Amino acid sequence: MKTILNVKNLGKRFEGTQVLTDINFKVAEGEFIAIMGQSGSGKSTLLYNISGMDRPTSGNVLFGGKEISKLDDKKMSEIRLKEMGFIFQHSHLLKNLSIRDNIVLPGFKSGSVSRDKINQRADTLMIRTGILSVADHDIKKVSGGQLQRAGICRALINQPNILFADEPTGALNSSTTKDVMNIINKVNAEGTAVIIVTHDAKVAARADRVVFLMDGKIHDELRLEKYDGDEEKEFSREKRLSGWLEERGF
Ligand SMILES: Nc1ncnc2c1ncn2[C@@H]1O[C@H](COP(=O)(O)OP(=O)(O)OP(=O)(O)O)[C@@H](O)[C@H]1O
Repeated sequence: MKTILNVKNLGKRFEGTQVLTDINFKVAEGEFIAIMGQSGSGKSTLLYNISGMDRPTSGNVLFGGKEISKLDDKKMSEIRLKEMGFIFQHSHLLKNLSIRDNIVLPGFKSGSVSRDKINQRADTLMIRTGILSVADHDIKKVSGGQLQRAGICRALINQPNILFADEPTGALNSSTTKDVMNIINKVNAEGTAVIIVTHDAKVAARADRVVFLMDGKIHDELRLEKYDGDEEKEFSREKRLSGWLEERGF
């Protein structure tokens, strides 16, 4: 499998504090990785530094074989807009815009395809995530789960090869978490690589690989089979992951 992201000897220092040290890992095309670890271990910092939202103080990040950690802000924003998708704990949709307008906006900004095509994509994404009925609603008038689904549609509007997610289910109840994870697993099954930061073992158990951070270093990782939606297997992979996490004091 081709490598989409190659992180080499990455380090991050904030003023006097070394937060990440000597991080090395590769992500294959279409792979799904979960990053776990204690609070403060550096998970979000790692996500930001491998996705061009922040810059590492040492090391390299190759995206599709291209070094991105030293690009200027303009070039990096363009790559983020056109080739990467982002989801956060809160969807950060723009106020005073409808759900649909929020979703199409990065598509229009990118300018890679026609507005008609972007509108069609938005419809398809909203149908798939079950939010077409609220497409024209103001973002203040929909539920948290609907907002998060809209955030996912927005992240996918430019058909990225990779989706970065920082605690995407952190503000959702367990049934909405399951719905959102089903959507993310489907997107992944269609070939989009996913890197997710989460505290939730049930969420991480949906990944192919769980990377455990400790004190800003990769401690080790657990490989799981590709998730296939089988409920019995899901239960056993959750148990396996929980035992593994417990051994690491999580
Ligand atoms: N902008 C910043 N300036 C200074 N220190 C920072 C900054 N961002 C993060 N840190 C520090 O880096 C360390 C790792 O933070 P980070 O948010 O990456 O951890 P985390 O594992 O994602 O934690 P949590 O699970 O609580 O979200 C923490 O000690 C934090 O205080």
